[in-house]
Amino acid sequence: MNAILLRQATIDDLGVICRLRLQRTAWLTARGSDQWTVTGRGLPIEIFARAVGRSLDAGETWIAEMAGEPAGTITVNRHADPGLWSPWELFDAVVVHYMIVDLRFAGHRIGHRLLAHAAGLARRQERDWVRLDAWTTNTELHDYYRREGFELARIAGPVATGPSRALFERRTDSWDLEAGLPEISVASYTGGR
Ligand SMILES: CC(=O)SCCNC(=O)CCNC(=O)[C@H](O)C(C)(C)COP(=O)(O)OP(=O)(O)OC[C@H]1O[C@@H](n2cnc3c(N)ncnc32)[C@H](O)[C@@H]1OP(=O)(O)O
Repeated sequence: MNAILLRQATIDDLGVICRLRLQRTAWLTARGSDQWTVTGRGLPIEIFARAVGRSLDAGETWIAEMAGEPAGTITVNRHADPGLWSPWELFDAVVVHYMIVDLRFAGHRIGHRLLAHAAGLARRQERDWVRLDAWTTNTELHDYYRREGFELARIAGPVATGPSRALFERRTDSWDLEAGLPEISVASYTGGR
């Protein structure tokens, strides 16, 4: 298997990340899912770009490279939309957002590596959980996270009304990070900003 290099993303990566979002939205639409579509109440690309731009400024976004090319991205921070996780659930967790793998690199388990990276960040920040919200109606995506060892905590509501309310979580100590990390070369890490 080709090595996967993880590096912190910079503002120069914003174009690539938006391209990945558009590519996967088209892929989802072709599969009959409304995930990330504007009709499904997904973020319009301009709003998405603004949100990712803020995460880039905060040092929260990462790029996975394979064969010298950007192959995927993940954002890991401590925030979630209001009404999803409780304050105490956020207090002991890192939260995964905007995980996307370029279709050209699908099937190499880059998502698996990105999630292990999130767990590594959680461990460094002494947080016991990796949490995320997934598109409520996309049960195939839920199955993906279950295969990655996550459990459905609940479908958030009624305060949360957005389209991404399926709350998944996995304990940080459930990752075998020592075994998983050698395949990841972390180019830079500046701490949990
Ligand atoms: C907290 C969040 O970020 S939620 C958003 C997660 N991202 C997405 O939904 C975008 C679309 N999906 C992707 O970009 C990627 O599939 C990732 C990042 C989820 C995983 O990437 P990889 O590790 O390369 O796995 P890969 O792409 O091979 O997908 C694994 C399987 O899950 C399925 N899958 C992944 N995401 C989805 C989805 N959103 N909807 C339906 N099926 C999905 C794939 O079709 C594939 O199924 P298969 O094994 O039958 O071919």
